[in-house]
Amino acid sequence: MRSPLHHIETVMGVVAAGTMPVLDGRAETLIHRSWFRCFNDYGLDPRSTHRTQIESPVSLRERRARREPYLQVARSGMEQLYRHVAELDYTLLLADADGVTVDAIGRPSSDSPLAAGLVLGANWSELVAGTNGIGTCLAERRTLTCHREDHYYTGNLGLSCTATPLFDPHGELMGVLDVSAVTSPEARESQHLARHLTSLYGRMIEDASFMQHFGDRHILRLSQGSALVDVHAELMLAFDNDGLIVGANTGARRRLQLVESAGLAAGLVGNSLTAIFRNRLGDIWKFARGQQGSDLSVFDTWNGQRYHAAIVVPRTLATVGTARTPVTITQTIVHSDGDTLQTLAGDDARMRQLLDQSRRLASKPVNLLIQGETGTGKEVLAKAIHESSQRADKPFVAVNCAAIPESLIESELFGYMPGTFTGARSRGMTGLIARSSGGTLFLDEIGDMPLHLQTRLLRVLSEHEVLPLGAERPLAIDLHVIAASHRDLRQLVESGAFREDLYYRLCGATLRLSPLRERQDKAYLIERLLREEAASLDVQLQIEAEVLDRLVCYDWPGNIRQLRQVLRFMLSIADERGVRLEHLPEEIGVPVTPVVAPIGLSAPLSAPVTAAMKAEAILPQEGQRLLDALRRNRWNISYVARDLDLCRATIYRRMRRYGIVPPTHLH
Ligand SMILES: Nc1ncnc2c1ncn2[C@@H]1O[C@H](COP(=O)(O)OP(=O)(O)OP(=O)(O)O)[C@@H](O)[C@H]1O
Repeated sequence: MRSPLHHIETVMGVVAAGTMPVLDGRAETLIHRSWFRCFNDYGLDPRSTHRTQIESPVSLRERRARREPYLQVARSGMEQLYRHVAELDYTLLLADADGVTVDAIGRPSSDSPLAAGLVLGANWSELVAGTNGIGTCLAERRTLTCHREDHYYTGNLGLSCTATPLFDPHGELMGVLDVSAVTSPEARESQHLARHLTSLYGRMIEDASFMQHFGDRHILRLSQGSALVDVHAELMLAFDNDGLIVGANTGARRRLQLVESAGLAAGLVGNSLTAIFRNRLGDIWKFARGQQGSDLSVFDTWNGQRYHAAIVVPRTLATVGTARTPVTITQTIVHSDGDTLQTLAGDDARMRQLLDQSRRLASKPVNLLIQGETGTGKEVLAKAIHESSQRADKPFVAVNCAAIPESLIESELFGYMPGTFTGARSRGMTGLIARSSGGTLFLDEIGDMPLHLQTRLLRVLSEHEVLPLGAERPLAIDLHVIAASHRDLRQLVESGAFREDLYYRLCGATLRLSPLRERQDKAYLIERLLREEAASLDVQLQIEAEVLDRLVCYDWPGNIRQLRQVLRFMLSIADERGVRLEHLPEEIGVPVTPVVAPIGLSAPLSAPVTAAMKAEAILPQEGQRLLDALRRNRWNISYVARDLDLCRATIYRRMRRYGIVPPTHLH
């Protein structure tokens, strides 16, 4: 293999002869590849002097503000790493995805001119600085050492830089952790330890940021060595109440590949844990609730690789009880303090009447239909009714009919016998209808159920038995249905999109939830949600009276879901002086004044948020557009991404931002 030095000589020779031909041939190492890029694509002349480009303080401040939570996590990791390398005269740099350094620790003791670039705000992208640790690591997306003569510009030849890429909790490249020295031994091997430590701390920073980001989710931690799984999990998967994967750390993305099968989303996110592991979801939940001993092994579906597992429960749950306390998932969503139904409304005559009616109907053998705009709390009400009923100790099974792909809805609802399908689903499955037996089946967005399944559902409702796919004999079931839709089911019946006989079966009584703008108890709801959100974010903040007035006067097109998001947002960005008008998102009526923090390594790391971020963070029309697209595409994230011309990670990020949750199937 040719050495990079050889490559430099080749290029320099050609350049010295006064020609600039296109370098050809296959790049043999990543350093060669970088040289090709710098020479051919960017037209950089390695003989010219590289002058360090430093960002202006304003632009650097904005860069840092955009990455504030991540900077805090990275800073702790860097401080720990620095303790290992301080005596070796290394400087630690943290660069963002553009290659600009946004944090730095240590300064070379020598006053070599090389030290000029190892500072805050320096631009180390390949385009600006040629082949170097940070820029080349960003381009290659892997850990590397750019040792002395590997550097493109002669002015940087003495540097030795080891860099590792940092991916955000959605798998997008967010920056680079770099360890640089201005003096180092000739031999590249001298950087082995630096490389190992940089990579180790890079993963620790990513994982800490992952845990922080998905703190309100269950996180499955996996390791091939059981003793280490609690302290060092190589793989982490965040999952929601339906067992759907919502996040995967770098280790999991690298190690877990998916079995190709119809109905599985590409990549880990969006798939069920049961698509990845042979274990039953119920066993994983039992383990999470401490009902299944202290050890769990999971086995991947393709070659049976065994992993030791630990589960971290969501922060909100952890405050209710420990992982070993049996807490049902339902309890995480409906905040019950006695009578759950009672807490859903304050002093609003229509809502109080609706809740009284709900309480009276709760244990009666009538199916209920809940109508209301999106985000008005249809699912919350359905759960509260279930909890107030005599069926409370039996399962509450929620199915979002708009969310399950049409090809899967039949098998999900009715179940199937072993051998009906090949592959991961060969073991058979009890359908959601049968699982709800004795409890409540909540059919959300019932208006989106395909007609042929409406017919099957009607049969189940009239005969009280269900026939799984491939089964010869039906199973008897004790079925109670609460259905919901934001669309007017009567109109769907009139247009022929919904079966009239099913409509009458379902609506033993119709409960109509008021939109938030029409409710007289907004102040009560705001106060209740504020308390819940403050507890879940672990903050105690005062809120200005004028802010409350604005919240009460706003008309909330996204209803209670939007209210919750706005409150969470304001509590997240407010400082210790409390929530003030400037923390309100733009559409609630106040022009946003950018809140910026002073820059510098010792600058306070709390809450600097730019106007652009605020405007982007809360935008109900955008949220509504997204929700419409999700429904239109039956919650297939890949289709939605194509529909809206966005990447899948952005869809997931926006779903989280607007509190849009994928379908609930079963807990
Ligand atoms: N009465 C309430 N008290 C507190 N939070 C509520 C209440 N009603 C709804 N929420 C919150 O609003 C959000 C949306 O609730 P939910 O999913 O029940 O609405 P939905 O009407 O079923 O929405 P969609 O039509 O989009 O499915 C959730 O975050 C929920 O916690």
